[in-house]
Amino acid sequence: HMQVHPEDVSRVLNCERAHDLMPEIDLFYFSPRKIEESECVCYCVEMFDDLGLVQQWQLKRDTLTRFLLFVKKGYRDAPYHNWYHAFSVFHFSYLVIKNLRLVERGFISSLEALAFMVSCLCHDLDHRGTTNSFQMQSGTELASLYSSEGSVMERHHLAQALCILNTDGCNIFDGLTGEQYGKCLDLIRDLILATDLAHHIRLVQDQEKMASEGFDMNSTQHRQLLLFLLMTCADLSDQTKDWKVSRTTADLVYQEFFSQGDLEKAMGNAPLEMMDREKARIPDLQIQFLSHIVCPVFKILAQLFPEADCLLQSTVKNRHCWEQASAFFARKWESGHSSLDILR
Ligand SMILES: Cc1nc2ccc(C(=O)NCC(C)C)cc2n2c(-c3cc(OC(C)(C)C)ccc3Cl)nnc12
Ligand SMILES: [Mg+2]
Ligand SMILES: [Zn+2]
Repeated sequence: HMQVHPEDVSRVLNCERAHDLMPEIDLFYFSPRKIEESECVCYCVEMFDDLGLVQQWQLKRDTLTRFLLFVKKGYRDAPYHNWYHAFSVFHFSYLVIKNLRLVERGFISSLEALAFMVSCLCHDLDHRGTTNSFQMQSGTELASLYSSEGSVMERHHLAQALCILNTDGCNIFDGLTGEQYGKCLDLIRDLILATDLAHHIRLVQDQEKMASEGFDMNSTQHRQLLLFLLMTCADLSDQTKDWKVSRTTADLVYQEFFSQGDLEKAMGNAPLEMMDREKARIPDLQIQFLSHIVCPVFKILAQLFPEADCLLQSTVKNRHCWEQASAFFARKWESGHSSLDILR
């Protein structure tokens, strides 16, 4: 099974650089993909500490470091669904908690903030770069384990997270009371299962209704819908950065989709058009994805938190860039060029 060596732990415990460089990483437009892979875990510890969660929940630094190293090792080398995706989703949870002052203003509790950040880190653990429907259609072992409940991959990510928490010296929650521990694990379960696209699509209308009615601090339903919205925003946060990040991320996502499409063709199944490298028109697909999924989600966030309007504006700007790329691409396509190289 996965191994984490003591010298890995001590190297993280002694890294001062992350602490000194903290000031610039709390800006919404900062892309965590710029951080050196060897320094990511140090930054994770610093982010928990910067939000007062190490103090509040008596998180032991060596336990937290060992947990983080196991989580990092728990991600595969998929083009998109790898450690850097998890780290960037986690960094966004830090950004919204800090910049929207979610705990001080009473939108979420400190325990919910802790569960939200840990869920972001663990939400895609051991992802294979293929979708839930691929698991079902090709009858993978994960499908045989979880297909009766649905959200096959998300149930696996949750199982992997719980497995790491139960590994010797990795239970970061051993300073919580029994009741807090139970509440925290229930939150992590709900939040990781909420990252299933199908789950999000079922909830988004209620989230839009909540934003237009106005957030009710005393409504359990509003508080839960907000946490699910924050998870989806975090999962999509690459689209709130500059065009280079947004386009590079799309490239990585389509590398996964096209590999899955190749597999499906080899198995005699016809892939979705967006997974077929012969048919997919990436700019048009991205305009649809941003229009139907990404911009609506950040519009809701901006309605609830006007300070988050800059995030919505970035997603709208990136969609505009795809519209320009699409027009340029179509002209090139007419004249016979079919590869994406023209966008580089
Ligand atoms: C750049 C980018 N393009 C994408 C293009 C298409 C799709 C896709 O699944 N289309 C299926 C139709 C039915 C909508 C996802 C894309 N995508 C995601 C993503 C988001 C996910 O789910 C949440 C976070 C809940 C929305 C789950 C998985 C993934 Cl890969 N992340 N970045 C991207
Ligand atoms: Mg996922
Ligand atoms: Zn994800």
